[in-house]
Amino acid sequence: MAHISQVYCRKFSTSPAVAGAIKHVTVIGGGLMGSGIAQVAAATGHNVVMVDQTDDILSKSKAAIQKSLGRVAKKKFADDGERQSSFVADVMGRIQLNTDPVDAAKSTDLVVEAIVENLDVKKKLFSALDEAAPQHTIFASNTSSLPIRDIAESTNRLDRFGGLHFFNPVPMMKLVEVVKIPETSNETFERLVQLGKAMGKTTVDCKDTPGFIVNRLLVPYMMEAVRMLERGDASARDIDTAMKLGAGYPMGPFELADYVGLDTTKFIIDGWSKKYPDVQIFQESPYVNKLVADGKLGKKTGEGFYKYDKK
Ligand SMILES: C[C@H](O)CC(=O)SCCNC(=O)CCNC(=O)[C@H](O)C(C)(C)COP(=O)(O)OP(=O)(O)OC[C@H]1O[C@@H](n2cnc3c(N)ncnc32)[C@H](O)[C@@H]1OP(=O)(O)O
Ligand SMILES: NC(=O)c1ccc[n+]([C@@H]2O[C@H](COP(=O)([O-])OP(=O)(O)OC[C@H]3O[C@@H](n4cnc5c(N)ncnc54)[C@H](O)[C@@H]3O)[C@@H](O)[C@H]2O)c1
Repeated sequence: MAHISQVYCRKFSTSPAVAGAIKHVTVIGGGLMGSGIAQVAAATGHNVVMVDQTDDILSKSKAAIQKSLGRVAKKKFADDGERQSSFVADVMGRIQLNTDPVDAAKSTDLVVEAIVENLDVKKKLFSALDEAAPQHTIFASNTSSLPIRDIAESTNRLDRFGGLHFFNPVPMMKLVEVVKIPETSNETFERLVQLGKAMGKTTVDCKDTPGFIVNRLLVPYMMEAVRMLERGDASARDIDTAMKLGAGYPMGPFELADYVGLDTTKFIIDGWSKKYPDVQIFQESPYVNKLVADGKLGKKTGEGFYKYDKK
């Protein structure tokens, strides 16, 4: 095993002379993931601009960040309300909001895109940003399942393009997958790895393969659970209980699918089933399709496989 990882690391070996660290981060998309990425980047000392389509969405994203920071602060400064408040205020002070992605990209070291899982929408966004962003700016996508190379081809900066795949909830999950396409320069890759580490995460090197490492294993597992339910083999509740108590997972597959968002889960599986029609574990599910058609997208809409209190 040691030998394999040495070979793999050598292949991705990075130049010792890496340009300055990323200090300013622009996050496009203020949903589940974008707000988490913005929060953690700001909490680790980066100046952040968070972009979404409307002021209304951004104010909801800001409230979500504030709430999550409150939970972090409670743990960090257990009995010290004053320090909790000043921590939250300090981090919030490093996050600016903008509804214009092109304007935001004009002055930044890194753009991390976390918008809807749709190739054409992502390409359209990056193509517009490419015109406006400075030469040195690195572009990264947080896509769950789309090939980074397909997104990057909308720009003229393939050497400064990579994947930065965070996990939900970003403040709690310790991993970032850093994805290299053939054209990504060693310097870009190293700067992305350094940013992941500066954000307090463990990074793993990934090739631009479907689902990278985690989702290639996790998404088929969730879809197999849905198929088990569709066959009537067991209830969602029992499958979740079984995987938590029998396999030690923090959430069962249905809780997790609701947590990720059934729209995002469907986008992932639709893309893969179209691209790989012969791979059985990538096939879509009538049950998930129906929930999404009914607007039951999981925890974020108050209902998916389960019902949630709307807070
Ligand atoms: C599809 C994509 O491309 C890829 C993905 O992202 S796949 C999804 C990956 N994510 C997972 O697998 C998540 C699995 N679930 C978990 O790890 C855990 O259930 C969880 C960390 C989300 C929540 O933990 P859990 O014990 O169930 O709930 P809860 O008691 O509410 O929270 C535990 C701690 O996390 C903290 N926490 C949870 N969510 C938080 C958030 N959004 N912000 C800040 N803190 C948070 C809480 O404060 C709490 O801390 P404490 O116990 O010290 O007080
Ligand atoms: N949900 C997860 O668990 C998870 C985990 C890792 C990666 N991802 C990936 O991250 C990305 C975002 O997922 P999410 O769960 O945060 O979705 P989400 O639906 O919670 O948020 C997406 C946000 O992007 C905004 N948006 C859409 N188009 C935009 C545009 N052109 N310009 C600016 N903002 C725009 C939407 O208004 C929305 O607020 C997707 O590519 C998804 O596959 C999701």
